[in-house]
Amino acid sequence: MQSLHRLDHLRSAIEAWRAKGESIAFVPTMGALHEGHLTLVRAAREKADRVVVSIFVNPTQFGPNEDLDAYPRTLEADSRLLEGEGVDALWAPNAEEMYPDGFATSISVEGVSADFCGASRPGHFAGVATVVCKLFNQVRPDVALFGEKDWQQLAVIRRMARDLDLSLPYADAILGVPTVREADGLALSSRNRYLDETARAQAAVLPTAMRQAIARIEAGAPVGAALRDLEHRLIEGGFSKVDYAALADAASLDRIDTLGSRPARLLVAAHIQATRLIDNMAVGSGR
Ligand SMILES: Nc1ncnc2c1ncn2[C@@H]1O[C@H](COP(=O)(O)OP(=O)(O)OP(=O)(O)O)[C@@H](O)[C@H]1O
Ligand SMILES: CC(C)(CO)[C@@H](O)C(=O)[O-]
Ligand code: BAL
Repeated sequence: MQSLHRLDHLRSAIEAWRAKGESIAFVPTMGALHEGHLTLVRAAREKADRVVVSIFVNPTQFGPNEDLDAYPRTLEADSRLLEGEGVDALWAPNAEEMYPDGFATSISVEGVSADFCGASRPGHFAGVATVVCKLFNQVRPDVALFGEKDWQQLAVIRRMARDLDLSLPYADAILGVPTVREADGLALSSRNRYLDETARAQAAVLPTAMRQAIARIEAGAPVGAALRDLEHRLIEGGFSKVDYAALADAASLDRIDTLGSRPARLLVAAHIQATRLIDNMAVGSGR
């Protein structure tokens, strides 16, 4: 595996592959890799001749009071894991390479960015869209893979790629990979490392309560009541604050209060100790 830290080196590697007619699959990450990331990498392997994984803890997607400094940085261990998965290149730029002096551009995706994490983390999705657009331009992949765990992020990136005619050649070039979970249902996340033993055990109430709310909604219970009960269960179970617990159209991310024929998604973000966890699951015909 090539470990690349400079854009000119990345470009040379990519040009050499392209000269041989090889295709490229790309998995953007912020590192602190776990099985969720490795599942994306394995899916990428199936999609193209070469796999590039980026690790970059992107400062512009963190708010002023968020965990940018605390975010786990484990480049050596990550690098070994990627090597073991047969990744061709690790692209690990530094902040100066990504945001040189005078950097002044930001991509704002309206609509799908507005609610949910966009509302509770102002500026977050502009940071994500801008860095992902840069990464796409740097790597120029044929396909890129993202986790469904970050459902809204996936919708934002698909919207941006369509709106800006980003040059990924296939219509389904931005692939979503189903969420990988622990045995108790908790979605794998780099931020799970922040949880102490008590909070880690309590955190399993999130997927459990979500599944119960979904069962009630699918059985015809009023959506508002099911969502209120879900919030109560989280607070009783050890969560300190619920940013949102909502039913939404799976594609537009508009909130809905009844199940229709279109795929729907239950989306939740909640805080336990100092850690903010997110999750989402399909509801009704979206399953
Ligand atoms: N449990 C998971 N299952 C599938 N994909 C995942 C999972 N966790 C993360 N991913 C995906 O991996 C990619 C990189 O995510 P990132 O590096 O932010 O990891 P993370 O675990 O989501 O971290 P965080 O704790 O910041 O949410 C994203 O596309 C994300 O959706
Ligand atoms: C897509 C991403 C790598 C952009 O920094 C990040 O938001 C993530 O890891 O999900
Ligand atoms: N996986 C999403 C990245 C973030 O929370 O900033």
